[in-house]
Amino acid sequence: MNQQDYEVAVLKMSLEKIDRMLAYVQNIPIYRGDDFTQQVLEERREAMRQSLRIAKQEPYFARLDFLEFDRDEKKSLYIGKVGVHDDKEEQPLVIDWRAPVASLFYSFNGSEEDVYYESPDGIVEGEIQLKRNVVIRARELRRVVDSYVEGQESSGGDEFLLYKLGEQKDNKLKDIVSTIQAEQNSIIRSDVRKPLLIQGAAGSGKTTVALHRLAFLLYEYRERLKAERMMIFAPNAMFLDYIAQVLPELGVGHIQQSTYVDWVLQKLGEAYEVESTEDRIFTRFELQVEPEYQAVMKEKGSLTFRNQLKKYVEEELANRMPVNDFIPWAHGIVKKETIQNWLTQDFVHSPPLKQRERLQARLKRWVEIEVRMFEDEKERKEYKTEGLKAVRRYINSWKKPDELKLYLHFLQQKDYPVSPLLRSGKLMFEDLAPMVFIRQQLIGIDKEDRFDHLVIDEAQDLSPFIISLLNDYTKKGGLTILGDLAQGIHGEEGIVAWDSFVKVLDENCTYVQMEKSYRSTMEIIEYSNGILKQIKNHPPLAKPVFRSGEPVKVTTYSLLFMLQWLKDVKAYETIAFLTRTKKEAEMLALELKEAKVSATLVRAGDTTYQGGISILPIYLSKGFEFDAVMLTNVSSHHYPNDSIHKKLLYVGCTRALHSLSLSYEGTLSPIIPL
Ligand SMILES: Nc1ncnc2c1ncn2[C@@H]1O[C@H](COP(=O)(O)OP(=O)(O)OP(=O)(O)O)[C@@H](O)[C@H]1O
Repeated sequence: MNQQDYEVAVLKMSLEKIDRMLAYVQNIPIYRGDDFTQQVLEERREAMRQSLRIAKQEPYFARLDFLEFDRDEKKSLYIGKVGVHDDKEEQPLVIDWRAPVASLFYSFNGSEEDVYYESPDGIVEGEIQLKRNVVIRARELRRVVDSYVEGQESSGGDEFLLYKLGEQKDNKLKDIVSTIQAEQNSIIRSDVRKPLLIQGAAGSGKTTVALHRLAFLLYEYRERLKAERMMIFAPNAMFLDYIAQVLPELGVGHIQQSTYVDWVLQKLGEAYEVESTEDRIFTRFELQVEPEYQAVMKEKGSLTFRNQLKKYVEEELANRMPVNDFIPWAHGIVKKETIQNWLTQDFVHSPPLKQRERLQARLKRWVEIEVRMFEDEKERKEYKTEGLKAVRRYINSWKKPDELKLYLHFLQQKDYPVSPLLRSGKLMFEDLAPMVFIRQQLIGIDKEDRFDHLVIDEAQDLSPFIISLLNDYTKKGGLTILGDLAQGIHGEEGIVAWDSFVKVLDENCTYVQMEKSYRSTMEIIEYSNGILKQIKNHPPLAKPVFRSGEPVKVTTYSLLFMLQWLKDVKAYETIAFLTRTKKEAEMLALELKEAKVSATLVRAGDTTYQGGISILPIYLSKGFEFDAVMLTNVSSHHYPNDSIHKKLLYVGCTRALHSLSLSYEGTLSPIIPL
């Protein structure tokens, strides 16, 4: 029997078993009662139903033949998105890709003679005899690709990866379980106790790897980590929509996905308004922020600003503490020294607003005990009423701090500009971290408010202050931070080097660089590197995998030419025109509409990404990818010779998977490589 026929037979048998198991669990009536043991069993059955439904379509994607030395026994292990275990058999039918043994599939490159993996029972040593990718679609075997067969010349393992990378993309990011690369595998599985900081070239798989890491952590540490307490922060709602499918595809649900701004708003409550994403983006990329205010924004994001604010709030709160004796009636007294003792010793671990509540409760209790000395009931009651009034007066003399007032006062003291909008509670992006920080100083952080694990994507656009704030809201070590300094287009708020984040996290954080880029063809990556090289102290250049495509084209602009280009790339699923400004995007959308081309104009603040033909300003394209990209109007007027425009162009060029063209009117920008 040849290998293809053999795998068809294995698939048939596996599907029969999976169908049988699914039919069995589906036939058990769902338990809705309140018996705890039954509820736990029902939860397990539901998880099994969900896994089997995933497995029923594409049970596995890989086979690994492993000879375990101690047992001298060869096993053919089939690896899938979810594990399937038939209780009647000793060996799992399908091994979950996150299981320790599956790690061998990703890390083995064909050159090691002996390999090992860490099982819960210790190190297991052995040798790999076969590493095979198996493509199954809708229960049918489509392809078998061997990347290693013992005794045969190694193919290098790239054939299957290249086949996957050559595919077209629709409007959603996909999982990569069948082709995770060794460097990505070690990031996904890296130590859960240490924060992880990733500098990754454009298209290196940062976002994808971070999502796979979450799925891995939930599998490996299911006793410790809860999906509901894990969070992904991405820059905007449309990007969240774009990545939303990956975790469900991996069989993982309930992980929260949000933007940093929405999280802040939820923390601060409805009293505040935040500048809209549209306004913020428009001001930054089209109106240009005044250099003096850019400096203010940068300072507001610094750790120095955070430390000054901390000191200020602590001093303010200390100044507001009550300094008088508590005297509810003649000869009834709690001395100020006693109150100070309570505050500085008994309540020392409570945040100020809690201290205030605790002091109020303790004084009330004191009154209730003291009035027992009055034997006459009427008199007792009267003293009690008087005493409680006095408690209220005393506590009210300790002015309840208001976070906005504190912030405004601090800014004034330090000579920072304070706009009328800010006075009225409308916050700019750079004011969000300080406001949540003050709130945190006042009320502390509840246990339930802390994330078990937090992924922060596009972190190069966030400030050290924001990272330190988010670190406070995450359990120790639970941060995965990823970004690319080459794509740091929010210069006024973001960072130019990762050291400030390392300082926040802890010297022990794991820092990794991902240089290999998987998204684009060699031609596109080399072209984009030509732009990146022009930036002083640029981060490492992206290294392409060996996937060749068409050359990058630079031509003069005309509508006719655009329409011809659309015809040339019409076989692709996702096509994008990236303009420099919003206005140009709007005009092009009109022109294409008149030419009867159906395209979507993408705006800041959109919540879904449609795919097909999109028109959007270049600064909104970050994080996305398209089969074919046309950068319009790359003239010297739009892209002058400075670092922010080089970064914008770099972002734009690296969005293309297979085809990249640039067009211009007038004089070509000097930063465009020819
Ligand atoms: N191991 C892999 N196998 C197949 N495809 C991969 C692999 N790694 C990454 N990719 C693909 O490369 C593309 C880029 O991935 P992703 O968007 O996660 O990269 P990124 O580093 O976040 O990119 P950017 O910073 O440029 O937005 C995606 O299409 C992803 O599916």
